[in-house]
Amino acid sequence: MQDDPRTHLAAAARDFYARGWMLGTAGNLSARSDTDTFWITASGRPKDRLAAGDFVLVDRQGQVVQAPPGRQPSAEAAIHETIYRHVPDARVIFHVHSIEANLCGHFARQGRLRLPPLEMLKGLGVPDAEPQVDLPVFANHLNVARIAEDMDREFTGALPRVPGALIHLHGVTAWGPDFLAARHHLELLEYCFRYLVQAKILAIGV
Ligand SMILES: CSC[C@@H](O)[C@@H](O)C(=O)COP(=O)(O)O
Ligand SMILES: [Zn+2]
Repeated sequence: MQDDPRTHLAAAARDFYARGWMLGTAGNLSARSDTDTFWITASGRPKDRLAAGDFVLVDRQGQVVQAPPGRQPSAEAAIHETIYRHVPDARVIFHVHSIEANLCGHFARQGRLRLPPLEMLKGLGVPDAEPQVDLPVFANHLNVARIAEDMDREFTGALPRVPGALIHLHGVTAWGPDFLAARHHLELLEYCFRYLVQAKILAIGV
């Protein structure tokens, strides 16, 4: 799989699994193959041992273009397709289920999570001295298509200030123009989540 996006996606999945972000088949990763298609992890596959046969090629309408026998695209492919459609420079999307992302779901208000005004936000493209950045938080509908519809409606109005979004009590999705940028964005969002959780613990003094 030399320089095949699937190689990089499988390596990213092993990395995120090792961090505890993709346990029990949780999460899904994708990368554009060309303007009209993207590779995405097949549904239900263990993320610490992905191989070429664990990826499905889908088009912008979510139709399967190429799939190994017995493999279906991620159940959350519509979310990836929505992001690719709204964010032209997004070429890689990572969706993981970290504990911190889910704890931060409890801190969300009116569909927004206020990120801490940290220096780290510069890495998310926010140069302000005192940044006031809200991450969109989407309801975790049982029907994933509804999550994608909510995201489509939100992004039609305005894209998030930073390249990411939270699905309430589910997980976080981050994206970027390439694998390294998408990983940086995910790491920086997860850093902010860890900060928020630890700040809450300090505040309540447990
Ligand atoms: C461990 S169940 C997690 C799934 O329900 C879903 O949220 C997820 O992230 C993975 O779904 P998948 O269809 O395997 O891509
Ligand atoms: Zn998920």
